[in-house]
Amino acid sequence: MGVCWRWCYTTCVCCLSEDEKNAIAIHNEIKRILADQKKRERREIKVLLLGTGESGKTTFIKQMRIIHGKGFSEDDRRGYTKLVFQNIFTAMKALTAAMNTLRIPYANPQNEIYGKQFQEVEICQMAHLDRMYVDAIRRLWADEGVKACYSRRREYQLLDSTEYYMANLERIAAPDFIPTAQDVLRVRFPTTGINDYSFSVEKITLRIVDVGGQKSERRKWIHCFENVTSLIFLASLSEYDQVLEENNKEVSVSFAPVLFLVSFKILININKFIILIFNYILALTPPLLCGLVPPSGKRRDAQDAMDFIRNMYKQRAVSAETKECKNIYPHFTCATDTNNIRKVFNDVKDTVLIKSLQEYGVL
Ligand SMILES: Nc1nc2c(ncn2[C@@H]2O[C@H](COP(=O)(O)OP(=O)(O)OP(=O)(O)O)[C@@H](O)[C@H]2O)c(=O)[nH]1
Ligand SMILES: [Mg+2]
Repeated sequence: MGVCWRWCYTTCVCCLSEDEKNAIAIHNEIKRILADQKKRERREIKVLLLGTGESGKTTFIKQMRIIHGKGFSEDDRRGYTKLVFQNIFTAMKALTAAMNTLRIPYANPQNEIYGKQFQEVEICQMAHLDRMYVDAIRRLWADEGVKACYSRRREYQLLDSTEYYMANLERIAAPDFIPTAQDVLRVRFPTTGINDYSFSVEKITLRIVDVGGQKSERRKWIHCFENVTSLIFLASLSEYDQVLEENNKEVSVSFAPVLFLVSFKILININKFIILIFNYILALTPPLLCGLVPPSGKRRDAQDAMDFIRNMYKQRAVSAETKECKNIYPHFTCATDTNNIRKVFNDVKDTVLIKSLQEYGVL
């Protein structure tokens, strides 16, 4: 009887009222949407991006948007204009403040007045780059004292893109300035909260979740692990001897990757595929090599340093019970270089992402 009623209810619509017919139509439509969603979810990989502040997580997402997504339209790029200006003011403020704290005299004493000008600037109120400031920046950047201060930038906090902005100052100061894709990649704006970006690669939807890496933001990481198939952990190679600022307090770290190792150790206990990205590969310069590579009698080069760093992290990834190495896949990148990220991401996709889909029974 029940079966007969059910058959009649879903197929023999002629004897139903208008309301009942509508209810059935809605019911069927919801069923179809849910089935579609389920199909899509089965082909979706959720990748969580982790790493300390300024390690390059948001830059990586921007690259995914350029390489696999809709990119940045002229309107999108125009939206970054104010941030580019504010980054330049932030850099000049930090640089001129460091002139005072490090007690470096200006080669041209007149430039001290320009330095003071930047000290008084309220960054968040700067929406334009007036000619007056452009002249001041040009004079300051040419000052030998400021150059000496810039070369000591590891002793204070300075935006990584400072030199890039200075090299492009005339273009940026032009009245018809519209940021290029590279300008967008160079912008520094710390992430707060949890953001995600989805895109399709070979019929698979990748949802990459970007979180803030500053200390106050790191406590939010725990809320993001649900349904995560892979982790991308970014570590910055440029911070090996950087003085870090956390919660407005300076923390002197003689070798910052140690800091990453601590959080890394917590992460590897979570049984996921971990893609380990060592960013700022161009920071692999002689001082880093001297600090990192133990004396071995042979010439230290970037390859030595990469092997050393890779092993250091891998050693921490060995399971205490099985002595086996967890699923760690290391890569070296320059996140602002689109071609480099395209290549690295292809490797990541071909190995880890496909593997995790197989493991989860999706492929
Ligand atoms: N030169 C250089 N700059 C980089 C590289 N990767 C990132 N940057 C720059 O470093 C700055 C910080 O990068 P973000 O991507 O915002 O860092 P994040 O990890 O998202 O930082 P939080 O949001 O605070 O956690 C930006 O100005 C980037 O342009 C790199 O490999 N080389
Ligand atoms: Mg970010």
